Amino acid sequence: MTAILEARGLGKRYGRRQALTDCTLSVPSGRVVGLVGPNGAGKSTLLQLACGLLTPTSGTIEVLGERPASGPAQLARVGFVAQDTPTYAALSVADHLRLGARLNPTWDAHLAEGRIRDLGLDPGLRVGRLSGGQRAQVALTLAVSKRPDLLILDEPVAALDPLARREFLQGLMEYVAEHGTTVILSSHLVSDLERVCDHLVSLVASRVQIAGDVDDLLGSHFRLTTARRDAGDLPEGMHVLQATHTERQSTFIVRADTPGHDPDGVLEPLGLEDLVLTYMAEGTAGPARRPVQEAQR
Ligand SMILES: Nc1ncnc2c1ncn2[C@@H]1O[C@H](COP(=O)(O)OP(=O)(O)OP(=O)(O)O)[C@@H](O)[C@H]1O
Repeated sequence: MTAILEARGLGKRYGRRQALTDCTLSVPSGRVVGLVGPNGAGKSTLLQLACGLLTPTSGTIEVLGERPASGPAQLARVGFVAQDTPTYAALSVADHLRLGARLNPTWDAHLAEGRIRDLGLDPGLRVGRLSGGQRAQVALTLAVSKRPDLLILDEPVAALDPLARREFLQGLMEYVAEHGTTVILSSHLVSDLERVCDHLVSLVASRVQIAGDVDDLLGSHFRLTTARRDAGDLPEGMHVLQATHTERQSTFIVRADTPGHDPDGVLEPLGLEDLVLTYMAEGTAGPARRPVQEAQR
């Protein structure tokens, strides 16, 4: 497995606020990685460290084997769209493409012009006159047209309506399938991520709670419904993440490397959204635990 991003003990502090804590993470290349977590968890901080807009307070981060933004060659290999999809309001769409061509050695003009045409955007229109969703599309066009090896998108679909969101993610998937680019995208919308991501990183309260390939994560997390009993009575190998009880029944969310068998209960697979919410609840309820690195099991 070649890692495209490698963080070791990475931390970032803004004044007295610790935004990212002891983050050790290995993101494999060739994946579409979903970064999830509640507001203020540290997602934007991690993404900005990855593209070199921020420098760590502790630990190290390497992207494509080098320190982020260590030089023009490294910068050319990483595309980044920030959360507010920054563009220049007074410049036209065509001006943005000209700027992209002048600033990026690997600029693909054919790709850029094709995307703008497919989006039905008038190249002569000033970007300040576009809707939030259209501006997001222009920002994405700039990022992909530099043909990066790694594309980092901070909440790219936040400003889009559901249909535009679906089209945006579909377009992104087509681009990834064609060019093999690794993508890391953050979002609060787990259902969107479930459709497009094959690797997941969950940050809660500035710490990595869980990281791994989606298939591995889904293959090792289950919901067990049984007659009422204590968590300690469950079969060996089941690590309880969450337990709820009624008078007669208990429901456990468990992590188990193999599904195992419980003669007195019903074991069902867990959806990605339930899995993410379970870890979020666990992470915000108490002290953070050791992160689960499924991919490195
Ligand atoms: N420039 C800054 N100065 C001081 N504190 C900051 C700064 N940027 C972020 N923070 C704080 O760091 C923490 C992590 O913020 P960050 O923006 O990385 O979270 P996030 O997971 O991206 O949140 P959201 O989902 O709301 O965008 C928060 O507590 C935030 O208040």
